[in-house]
Amino acid sequence: MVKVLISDKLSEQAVEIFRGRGIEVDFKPGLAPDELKAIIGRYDGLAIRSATKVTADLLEAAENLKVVGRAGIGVDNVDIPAATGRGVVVMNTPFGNAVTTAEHAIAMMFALARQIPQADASTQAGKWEKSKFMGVELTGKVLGLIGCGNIGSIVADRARGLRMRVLAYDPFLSEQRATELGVRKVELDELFAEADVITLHTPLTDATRGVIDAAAIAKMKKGVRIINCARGGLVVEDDLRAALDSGQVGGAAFDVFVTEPAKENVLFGHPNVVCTPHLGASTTEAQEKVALQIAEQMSDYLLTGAVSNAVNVPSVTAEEAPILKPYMKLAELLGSFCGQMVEGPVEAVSIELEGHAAELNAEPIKAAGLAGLLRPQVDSVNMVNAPSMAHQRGIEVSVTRHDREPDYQTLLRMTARSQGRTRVLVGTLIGGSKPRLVEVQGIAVEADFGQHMLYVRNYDKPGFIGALGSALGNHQVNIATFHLGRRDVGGEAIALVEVDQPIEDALLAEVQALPHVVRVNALSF
Ligand SMILES: NC(=O)C1=CN([C@@H]2O[C@H](COP(=O)(O)OP(=O)(O)OC[C@H]3O[C@@H](n4cnc5c(N)ncnc54)[C@H](O)[C@@H]3O)[C@@H](O)[C@H]2O)C=CC1
Ligand SMILES: O=C(O)CCC(=O)C(=O)O
Repeated sequence: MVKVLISDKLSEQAVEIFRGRGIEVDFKPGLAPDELKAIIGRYDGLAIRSATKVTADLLEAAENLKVVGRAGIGVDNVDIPAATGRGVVVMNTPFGNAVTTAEHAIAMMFALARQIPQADASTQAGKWEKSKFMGVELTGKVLGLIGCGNIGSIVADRARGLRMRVLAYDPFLSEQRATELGVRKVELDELFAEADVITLHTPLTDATRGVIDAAAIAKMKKGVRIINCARGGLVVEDDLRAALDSGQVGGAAFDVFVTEPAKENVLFGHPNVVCTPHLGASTTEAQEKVALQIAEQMSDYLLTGAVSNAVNVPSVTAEEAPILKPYMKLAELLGSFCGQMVEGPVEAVSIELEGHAAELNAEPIKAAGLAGLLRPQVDSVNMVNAPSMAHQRGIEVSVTRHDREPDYQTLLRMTARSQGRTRVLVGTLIGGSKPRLVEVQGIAVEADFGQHMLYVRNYDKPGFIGALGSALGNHQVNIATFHLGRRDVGGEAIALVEVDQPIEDALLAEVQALPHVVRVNALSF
């Protein structure tokens, strides 16, 4: 039975979804890293929020793991290259908590503008310090967004509702989208120079790390307010503290910190700082949405192969999954055949799609074909890690769709080049689902993919088939199916023989020594 572990505080509804889909689920939030490592090997899926760190070390122990599901947006607590390398799909829920997080940023802006937390503490302490908490009005002020994706766009919309003017710095924001959102797309320096309030909504990447540091702060208006509800590390905390102390920055509201959980931080204790413990996504509505969504996505993947919102593999919708599955199987079998035929490293692979296949999402078919191709050489390759493994090995990969009418309703052709030689295999699906080989090296031959097969290249001469049958008989190997094809009478020919047991080297040597045999391979699928 498929098993999933939930290792962070997800809404309990996720448990119900998994159980309802027939998946066994353990709900164990708050495990220490060692405890998690000790049990992770039992699970096919791991559902997390931000507390669990999915490190390369944890993944090493995750022998059965197929998918990590992040109930949320940021996947920076998952070592994506390590997961991809081990063939583990990583998926998130890119929209479920966006509104809630945008609302938190707006709440933080009001908290800063009107010093609500400080005024609350003072009032409840019986001080009634009415003149101490003079605020600023937000209407007419300039809000500078760094990052204008899902969350940034919602913040822009709400801020415009408050009659603020909104500037956005986002290299990937188009002018057209900026116009639709009613924001002005600007360069970073212009944003720094004009904004009264700056709010960050980017992922933490090499390009965004430390985007607000002492040099950036020096370019800002005196008294600027800075909000970070995205990721710790976007702002250099020491530089911000110095600027708060000098008055260059008038206030800062932070939900995220370089080190989390943040039990202590250089910003703590400053009178103009408001902090929350990474609460951006913490509303009942958002947590229900992300928990339901991640449980559905993980279940779909584990049970049907449908992939949505994966950050390291192409998506396959629930509608596509049943249609693509037999094609992925065919591509994998063709790849595996090619991979067993080549004698050295593969330099290039081309996958051609004809007929019905040409209308499909080619990425999963390509990934499955590469997995089959590399499997004879690499343990633990699957369609998640195959494209990156092919890339690492310098294999050129191309996919071509043809709109010509094939002889079959649907065809996949795989051509692999290795050491100057090319291997070409063509397959189809019989009845829309059963993989069948229809051509090898340009020679028509129809054969199913048996578990154990002998592939023989020979010349079409009398007596060859009898000699081959005798060799198999001598080794007590029973023939299940026998398929022949030839280019022309007396010319190049192939035999594909499905047998009932693995083929031993002695039999291969005997077949190789038969007259008219060019080469022989033992294949297993
Ligand atoms: N505090 C919390 O609880 C939560 C925090 N987050 C954080 O918010 C971040 C943003 O989330 P979404 O808006 O959904 O992501 P998104 O991917 O929709 O938007 C991110 C935007 O940042 C832009 N960007 C990328 N590199 C940039 C750069 N160098 N400079 C400026 N802009 C750049 C992108 O073009 C994109 O438009 C997430 O990465 C996550 O870390 C998300 C949810 C909850
Ligand atoms: O799950 C959480 O509380 C954090 C959410 C978050 O940071 C994200 O979705 O990126």
